[in-house]
Amino acid sequence: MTRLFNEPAAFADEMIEGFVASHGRWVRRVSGGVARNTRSTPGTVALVIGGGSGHYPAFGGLVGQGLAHGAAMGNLFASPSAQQIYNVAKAADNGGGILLGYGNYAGDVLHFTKAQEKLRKEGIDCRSIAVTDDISSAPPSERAKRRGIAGDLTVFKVAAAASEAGYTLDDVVQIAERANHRTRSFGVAFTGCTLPGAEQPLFTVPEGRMAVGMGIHGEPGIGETDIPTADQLAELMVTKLLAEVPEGVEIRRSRVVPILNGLGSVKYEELFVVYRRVAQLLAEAGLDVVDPQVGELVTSFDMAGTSLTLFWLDEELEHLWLAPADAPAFRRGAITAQALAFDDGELADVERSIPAATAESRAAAVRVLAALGAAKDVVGANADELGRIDAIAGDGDHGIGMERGVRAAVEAAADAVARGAGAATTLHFAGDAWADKAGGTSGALWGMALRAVADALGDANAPDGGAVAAGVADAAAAIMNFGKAKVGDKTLVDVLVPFRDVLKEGVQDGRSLTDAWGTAVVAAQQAAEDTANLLPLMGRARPHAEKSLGTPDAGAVSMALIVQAIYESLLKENTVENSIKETA
Ligand SMILES: Nc1ncnc2c1ncn2[C@@H]1O[C@H](COP(=O)(O)OP(=O)(O)O)[C@@H](O)[C@H]1O
Ligand SMILES: O=C(COP(=O)(O)O)[C@@H](O)CO
Repeated sequence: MTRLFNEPAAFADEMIEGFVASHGRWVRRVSGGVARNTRSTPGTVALVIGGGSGHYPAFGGLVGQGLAHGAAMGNLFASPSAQQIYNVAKAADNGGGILLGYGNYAGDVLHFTKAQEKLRKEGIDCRSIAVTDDISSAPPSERAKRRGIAGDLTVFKVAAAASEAGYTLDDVVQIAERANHRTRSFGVAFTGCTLPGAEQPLFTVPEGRMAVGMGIHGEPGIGETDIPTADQLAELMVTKLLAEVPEGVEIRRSRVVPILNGLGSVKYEELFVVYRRVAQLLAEAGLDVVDPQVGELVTSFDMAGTSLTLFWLDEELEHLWLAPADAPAFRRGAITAQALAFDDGELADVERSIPAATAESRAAAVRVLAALGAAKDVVGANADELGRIDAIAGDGDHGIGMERGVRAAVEAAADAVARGAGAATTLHFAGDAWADKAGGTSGALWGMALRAVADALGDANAPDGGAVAAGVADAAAAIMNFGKAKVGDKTLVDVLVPFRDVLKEGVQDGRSLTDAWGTAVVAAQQAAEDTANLLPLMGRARPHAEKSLGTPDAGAVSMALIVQAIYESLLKENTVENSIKETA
């Protein structure tokens, strides 16, 4: 159980600060994460990796010569935001194009894709590789849906060595894809991890039992067995991995890198005992073992568990895997040390200007701020419960992520209002801050939603029911277009769509915004409850579909709570307005 922290919400930031303070030879802090503190060859490809914090040495510990050029570091178990990734990529850019590398998690995919779009718009050639090594997270027929776990290391290492060797971006992408294709992992756990400030672990495994097929966020496993001996565990993992050898690979005489990864609180000595049998089994299978790795490489906070990865080499992959590297948590061979980079410090946030707005729109911005404040209060009051629901089939961070996002949104909106912003600008500031500070899937989607509503309101008119309903419809369209979830997939879309429809109907019937919103809230609450009967088809909860039956979707519940809180805020504003009118 994690005991050493100050303010739980500040944990990730303080961790990065201490990491940089202690590893200045390799990394420097940039807004959004870290970049190499050594100069790289101009014109080479920059590999920018990233993901949630809580997985050290992934991702910051893998930045340095021969490895990544930068790492975007999100909050605990939450993907970094698109803005963070963009900032790190800009700091790491060497002029040869950028490859973004990450584990294949919903929030990562959303944010890295957004960052890629933004970099491309600036004319930077940017590509992505989502690592998919975990064989437990989807069947072989759906490899693209698998999540990335300890296999992150093989893919990043190979891509980085290729870039160091001067490969073009096309060639770096190709070799990274080949490394991903030839990497397979399988994990187990004995106890769950406990995030700073949390009372309970994200999941528990009954005494004497082991969860089989674990991810790296305490996602529940796909099965359970009695705790095996070290030898039996080695046999289980090797058998699983040898049953799924990549296409085009012959087992006998193949050269393979085994990675026995500790997930957080398994002792190195225990890992060595397990590895002893892994090595015997691989030899018995006729494999040539190359450069085995045993240790903590991609962790899950303080989870007691381990995973085995097999990386099936070919000549080029072996050469790149064995190339020298010098990063805080991964060093091999002799590297020619490069000069330290110019200390350009942290990228300062540029103060955004406030476009002109009419008095009506500025008055509406004050109401927007009040509504966001109400959302913040309701999320704060329900954060633990949202985390609890999310932990049943997801990673338990929904409450924390929403809290960080909505808090940042309120701060940014208050700043905008104080500087005379209209409704649209206020919502734009809020949406950007939400996505930036929350990260994760919900951060990307809520940021997008607020920006869509902003565009529909504009800074010129006093927004009426029609404009708000149109904004909500645009938000739903943007979320579904980007996240690809449909009604019935057990996500916040199941709440947003009925809410949108009932709101639109009410407004079209000539009812006031508040009135129509109130009726739509009833539909949203019912829809959120009904998600308990659905099986999740998107996001973190998908591999654990049955576990989530009977529990509503966390994102659906938080959305219903927020629209209800906004309704109460609208009612309050109306009361205030009426009493002002009466007094006048
Ligand atoms: N593709 C998607 N489209 C819409 N909503 C999604 C999608 N994937 C996940 N969600 C929503 O996001 C919620 C999880 O948010 P969050 O905890 O921030 O995500 P994570 O930690 O999994 O990145 C889910 O409960 C679900 O409502
Ligand atoms: O920790 C992670 C965040 O996952 P999301 O569900 O995408 O927010 C992940 O970045 C680890 O790779």
